[in-house]
Amino acid sequence: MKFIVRLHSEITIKSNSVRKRFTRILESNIRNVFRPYPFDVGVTNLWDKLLVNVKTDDPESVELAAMQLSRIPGIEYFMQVRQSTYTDLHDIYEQVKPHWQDKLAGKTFAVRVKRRGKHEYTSTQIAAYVGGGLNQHCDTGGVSLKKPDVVINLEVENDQLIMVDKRTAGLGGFPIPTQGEVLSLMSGGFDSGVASYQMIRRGARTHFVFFNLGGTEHEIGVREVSHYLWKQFGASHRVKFIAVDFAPVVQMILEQVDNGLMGVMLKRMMLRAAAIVADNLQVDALVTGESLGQVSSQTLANLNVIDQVTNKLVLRPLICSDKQEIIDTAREIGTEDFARTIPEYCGVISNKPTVAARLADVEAQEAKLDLSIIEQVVRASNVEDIRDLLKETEADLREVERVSDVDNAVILDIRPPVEQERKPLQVDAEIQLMPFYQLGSKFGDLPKERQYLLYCERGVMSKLQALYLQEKGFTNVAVYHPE
Ligand SMILES: Nc1ncnc2c1ncn2[C@@H]1O[C@H](COP(=O)(O)OP(=O)(O)OP(=O)(O)O)[C@@H](O)[C@H]1O
Repeated sequence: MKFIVRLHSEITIKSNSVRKRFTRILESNIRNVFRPYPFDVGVTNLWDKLLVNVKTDDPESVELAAMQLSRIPGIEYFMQVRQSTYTDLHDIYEQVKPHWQDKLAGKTFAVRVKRRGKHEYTSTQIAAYVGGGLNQHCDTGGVSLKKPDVVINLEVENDQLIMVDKRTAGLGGFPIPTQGEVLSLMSGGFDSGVASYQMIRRGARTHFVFFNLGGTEHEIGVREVSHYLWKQFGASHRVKFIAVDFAPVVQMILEQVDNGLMGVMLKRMMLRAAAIVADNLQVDALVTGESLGQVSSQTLANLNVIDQVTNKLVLRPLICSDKQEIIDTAREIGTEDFARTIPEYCGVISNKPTVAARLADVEAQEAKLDLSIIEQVVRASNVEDIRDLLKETEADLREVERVSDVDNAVILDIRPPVEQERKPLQVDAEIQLMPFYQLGSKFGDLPKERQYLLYCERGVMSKLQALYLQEKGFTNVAVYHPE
C-alpha cells in the first residue's frame, strides 16, 4: 500500500535549502519510526512530497501504518493511494470505474482532479470525462458538484494516475529535531504532558525530567506517560528520562521555609535542578506546563520570581491556554487517562500560598538553606534512555509471578481502551476489562476469593501494577503471560 505524504505548509514556504533539509529529516524520521515494525517500509523523497511504500496489503498493518503517519511531526496530510500509469483519458476512466462503481450505488458524486505536467487536457476536462462516464455506466445518484455524497479524488502527474482512497490530516509542526532540544519538566498532570506534546509536535527533541517528591506510584505514572508521549509522537529520536529524588529538598523546604512561600520555593529548586540536568545534556531550554493564573503559584509575579534562578530559556507553551483546552488536547493525544489517575504527592502545599512572592523575601529565606543539596540530588540521579524506561522497571520486578495457565482465574485486561478495542484478547477464559488507571480505585471492589491475572501487551505494565497491588496487600494477583 502506498501513501503520499505532503509536508506541513510552513515547510513549503521556506527557502529551497531549508526545505530540502527539513524534507530529508522528515524522510529519515519516517524510516526510523517504522524500523521496529514487522513489515518493510520504503520512503522516496519526491521534493514536494514523500512516497511511503508500506510493503504489505494486510488491512490491519495498513491501518497501523496510517495511524503512525498521523503522529509524525512535520506532515500536513497524507493520502492512501493507488498509483499506476495510464495512456489516455479513456484509460483513466477505465481504471477508475472498477474501483469506485460499487461505492457510487445510489449516491451523488463529484470527481476532483489535480494535474501536474504537460497534457492535452485540463483537470476540468479529465473530471468531466471520468464523471460523465461513471454517471452513464454506473447506477449512481447523479453528479453533484456542490454537495456530493462521495468525492473521487484523482491526481494526474505526467503519465501517472494516482487514485486517492483516503486522505488523513497529519500532525502539522516540524520534523524533530529541526527546532533543537529541550528538557520538559514532567509532573504527569494534564499540563506538563500537553506542553511536552506541543514541543515535540513543533519539532523539538524533548527530554523529560521528573522530580520525585516522595511517591513511588507517582514516579511509575510519570514514567508511563513520558514513555507514551515519546512512543506516540517522538519515537524517531532517542531521548533521555531523568528521575531526581527530590525528597531531601522537600524536607528542607518543609522544615525551613515559611508556609506561604513553599510553592514558589519548590519551583525555584526544580528550575535550578532542571538547569543543571539541561547543561549536562547540552540542552538550551526548559519547558513547563504552567498557565497564567491557573493556580496560585502561576501568577506573573510568582513566575518572575521563579525564573530568576536560571538564565536558561524557560518555555511555557500553555501560558495562555484555558484549562478546558488543555484537557481537550490531553484527550486527543491520549494522556487524559494517565493524568486523571496519577497519584500526586502534595507534600509541599501551603495553607495560604502567596500569589505575589517578593524576590527579596524569597532570597532572604533561601540564604538560610543549603543549596548544595540541589547538585547532590542531581548527581545521584540516573540518566535513562527512554526506550529502556519500562525495561529497567521490568528488571526490578522479577519476583512477580507470571502465569500462563489460567485455570479458574480471571484475566484482567489492563490495556487502555483503544488497544482493547483494536486487538481484543482472544483467550478461552473469563476476561474482564479494567484499564490500568482504574486498578487503584476498582481492584478492591472485585470478589476477594477469586485469583486475578493482569494482562497487557508487553507484560511490563502488568508487572508494575501487580507489584503495586501486592504492595497494597492484595495477594490474589499475578501476571498473565501467554506462552
Ligand atoms: N514533580 C515534578 N517534576 C517535574 N516537573 C514538575 C513537577 N511538579 C511540577 N512540575 C512542573 O511545573 C509545572 C507546574 O506545576 P504545578 O504543580 O504548579 O501545576 P499543575 O497545573 O499541577 O501542572 P501539571 O498539570 O503539569 O501537573 C508543571 O506543568 C511541570 O512542568
